[in-house]
Amino acid sequence: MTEQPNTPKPEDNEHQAEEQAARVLRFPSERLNHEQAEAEADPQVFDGELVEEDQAPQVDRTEPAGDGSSLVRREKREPVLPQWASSVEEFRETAKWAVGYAGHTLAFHAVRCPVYIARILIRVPQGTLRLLRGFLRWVTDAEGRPVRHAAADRADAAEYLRLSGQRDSRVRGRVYTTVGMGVAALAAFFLGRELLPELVQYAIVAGAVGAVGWLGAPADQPIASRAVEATKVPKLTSNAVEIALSALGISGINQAMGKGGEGIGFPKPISRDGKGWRADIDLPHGVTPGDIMDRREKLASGLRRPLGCVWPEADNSEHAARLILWVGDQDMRKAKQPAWALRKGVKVDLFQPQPFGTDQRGRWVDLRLMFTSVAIGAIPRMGKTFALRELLLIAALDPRAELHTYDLKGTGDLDPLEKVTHAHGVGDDDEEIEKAIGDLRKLRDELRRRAKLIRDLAKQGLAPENKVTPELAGKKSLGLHPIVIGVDECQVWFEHPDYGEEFEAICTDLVKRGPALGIIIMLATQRPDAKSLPTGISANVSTRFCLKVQGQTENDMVLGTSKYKQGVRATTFAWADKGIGYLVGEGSDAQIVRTVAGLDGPASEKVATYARTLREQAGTLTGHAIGEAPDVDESASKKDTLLEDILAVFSEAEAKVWNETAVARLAELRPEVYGEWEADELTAALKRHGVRANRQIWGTDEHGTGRNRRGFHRADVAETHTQRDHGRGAG
Ligand SMILES: Nc1ncnc2c1ncn2[C@@H]1O[C@H](COP(=O)(O)OP(=O)(O)OP(=O)(O)O)[C@@H](O)[C@H]1O
Repeated sequence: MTEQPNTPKPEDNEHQAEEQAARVLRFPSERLNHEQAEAEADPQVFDGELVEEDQAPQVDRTEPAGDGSSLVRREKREPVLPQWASSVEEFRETAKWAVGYAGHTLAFHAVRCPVYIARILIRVPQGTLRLLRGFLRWVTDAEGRPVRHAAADRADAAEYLRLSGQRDSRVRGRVYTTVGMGVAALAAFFLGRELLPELVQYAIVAGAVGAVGWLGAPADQPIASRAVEATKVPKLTSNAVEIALSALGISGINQAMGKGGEGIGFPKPISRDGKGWRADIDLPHGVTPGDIMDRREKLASGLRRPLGCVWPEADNSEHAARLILWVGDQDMRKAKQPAWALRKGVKVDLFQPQPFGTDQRGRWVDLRLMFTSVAIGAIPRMGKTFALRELLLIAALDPRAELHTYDLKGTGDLDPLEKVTHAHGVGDDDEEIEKAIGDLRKLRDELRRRAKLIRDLAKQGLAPENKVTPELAGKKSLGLHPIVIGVDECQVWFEHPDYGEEFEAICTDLVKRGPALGIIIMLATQRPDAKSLPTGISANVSTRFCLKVQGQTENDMVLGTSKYKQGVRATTFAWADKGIGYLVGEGSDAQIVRTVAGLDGPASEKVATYARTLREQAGTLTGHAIGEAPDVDESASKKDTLLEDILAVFSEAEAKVWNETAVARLAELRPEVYGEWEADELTAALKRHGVRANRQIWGTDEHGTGRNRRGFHRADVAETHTQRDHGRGAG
């Protein structure tokens, strides 16, 4: 019979007393159940902070749950085939290298054949002498002579007689062997002369002469010269890694390496990985990969390797102390990059991943431009413009893509794209800025048109994911082709005294909503801070490429929040690491990538020329590429004069204004600008200028009834206007 849990029992009191005297420890599972029961019975409210899903600690959902066992099997299966054998590209590269190597060696020696023959002939007498001398030493048992002499010197008669007897019988045997072999050789000679073809006979004689000549060559002067001087890369050993890590001056490592310390762990043997060595390292407790990455230069010094060969990385798939150290055979910045598949011009599909750069191992890293928005950041002269131009060239090779290119530095870096681009801006003078804002306003309208169209298409079942598909992009009538906007030195836009806020608002909208609607915006800046890359943009951009930056803030601004802490540090790049940066793609881990080397102005011109041919064939050349001037007047008429207009339509006597009244008067003043405005649009526009337009304002409506409605203070508008004018004057 089972006991009733609630029935009081005589021994309960005793039991309670025991519990008070000694703490009862529950097993973990029991404790958990107990705590759960308590929690369910007494729900509590916890103070906490709401975090975005991707900021919250990630739970590994792949672990089996609820199987009643606290043991979770953790295993990682290594790939059956090594990387080089499973990658067609790498296999092709290796095969190409092997064929090239063999061809070079063959040609090198073929050219030098006459020299080799002469060397052999000169060395034949010396070789013959060496052969005879060796043969005589063998027949006469010369190697035993020192031992026999020693026995004689010691006057050890018995030993001497034994050794002499042994020598006589050995010499006798060797003389017989020699005679036998001589007879056999003579017989073979005469037989060979009779039976073997002449060519074979010559080959045998040549071989024999060659062998004798080779024998006559001094050890330091071989017959053949070396075709390839291989510079041997030292093997990476655990000892070398330990020495290098100890030299970093990190106390945790020094303690671990000291007497009685835990040491450094190598969970896997150091092995070849691509064109280099890979060491997986368990750092001592409390030391993180970030600590090592910060001292990359010292690490390279400790390993006695060039800086461009040494690439420490955090392994986030393991624990926080796991470091992957990849040491390349060659400096990444000097290593020959495999050919870029698009260099000679190929038609591409932006919906498919395209080669963007190579990793440390020399493998191509692909990037899909569709459904993304891109931020590129770096200090000056590190290859930011090259990276942006490369992405724009890739886009140009898809004849459907409409390009909008803005080189706000004004040095003409994006000019090679002029022959294909729809809108092109160079520099930051007023005319260019007005042209650009006009273009962006049109793009904002296009964004809205597309959003509505996609909603309608989704209702008809033609856009199942509520975004542009390759089929929809291909239908000219829908006008849903990819639009790619590239802006170099985008901070010029966002810091503009008149249009800065509007540029920011439109670009933020394009970054957030553009990708799904086939509009890709790519922004590059050399000063990644909150002003030059506004947070609304930096937080929402989905592809990030960060070349060398100076500090954690810039690093995280481009690569995303907490990336520095996670060990993704573009600060570790050296000044000479041009074109090398961290790439964080959509849903993929950060990886080090070097953009296409040598894609300078003339090389870009060639790609753009091919892209133009593709567009001519497809009939998609528009705008700037065919000499159409943008509608400057129209954009200029849309110059943001909101503050001035409000001040014009309200006198100082009207201190507090309802938004509705303001919209109506503005529409009267400039119907072409404010004709369609709603009160909400005015609130947002004033907010962009820093004026609060959601105050509760008491007033009288059209029926003479007093009521509260949303509005603003005219004085706020006047103050902002004055401040802006002062700012412009100072600027
Ligand atoms: N992948 C690469 N490999 C080698 N060198 C590169 C690579 N990419 C760019 N470079 C070199 O880096 C230098 C600077 O490039 P780029 O003009 O793009 O820098 P930037 O960051 O845009 O400079 P700025 O801030 O002055 O505009 C160039 O001289 C270029 O040759």
